[in-house]
Amino acid sequence: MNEKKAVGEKAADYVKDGMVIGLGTGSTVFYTITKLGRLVQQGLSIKGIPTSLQTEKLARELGIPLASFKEIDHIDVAIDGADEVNPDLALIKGGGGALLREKIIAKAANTFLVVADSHKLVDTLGAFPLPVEVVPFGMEMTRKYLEVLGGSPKLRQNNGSPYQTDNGNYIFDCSFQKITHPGELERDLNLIPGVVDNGLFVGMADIVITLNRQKEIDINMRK
Ligand SMILES: O=C(CO)[C@H](O)[C@H](O)COP(=O)(O)O
Repeated sequence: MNEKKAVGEKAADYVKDGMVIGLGTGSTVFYTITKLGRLVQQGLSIKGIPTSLQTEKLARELGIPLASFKEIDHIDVAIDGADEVNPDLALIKGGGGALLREKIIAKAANTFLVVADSHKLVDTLGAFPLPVEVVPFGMEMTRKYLEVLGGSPKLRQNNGSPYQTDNGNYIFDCSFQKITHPGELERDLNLIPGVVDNGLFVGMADIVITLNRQKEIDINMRK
């Protein structure tokens, strides 16, 4: 069974005519976006606001009309993937490098819906190295402050050069092992001057669509 396809396509049920939809980034939400493309061809009227240049390209290829923040004042539903999800629906995101735009769009959405295959469910966040987006200037100092907070930062690479985000920044993938207080860490990281944002999304996900042990769709709502 293709878990990513199952949960990704299920998310399209939450999309109704006339909505503004935040379009996430990654291989799970790819299936949501592809299904929305098919529904648009059949007459569904939506506007998408993409979280990355990669998603923008995909949405254009599928004929999904796009909007920017200049034209809209709210997002009805943002749909996105995650790298880890804990029982409180706190997330690690940013494996695909799009965490900043993803967080801006998730925050602006009335409903933030996450699609995650069952391998993403964890008791405690942190086995997946936490992506932290930093400005290139002074990144050597920023790295030291990340270490002070207990992280082991590795500068993400792309063909031998630092990986650049869509915003022209770099990413430190920070191993923290176990993140027991994700809300505190999210805030502390963002107090470091060179940090633009980090991949902890705490108290943001309203709904997580995943699969249970029987491989049936499981809808988890934030309490
Ligand atoms: O945060 C992300 C991109 O920045 C993705 O949503 C996350 O990495 C999950 O990706 P996938 O669905 O491919 O496993």
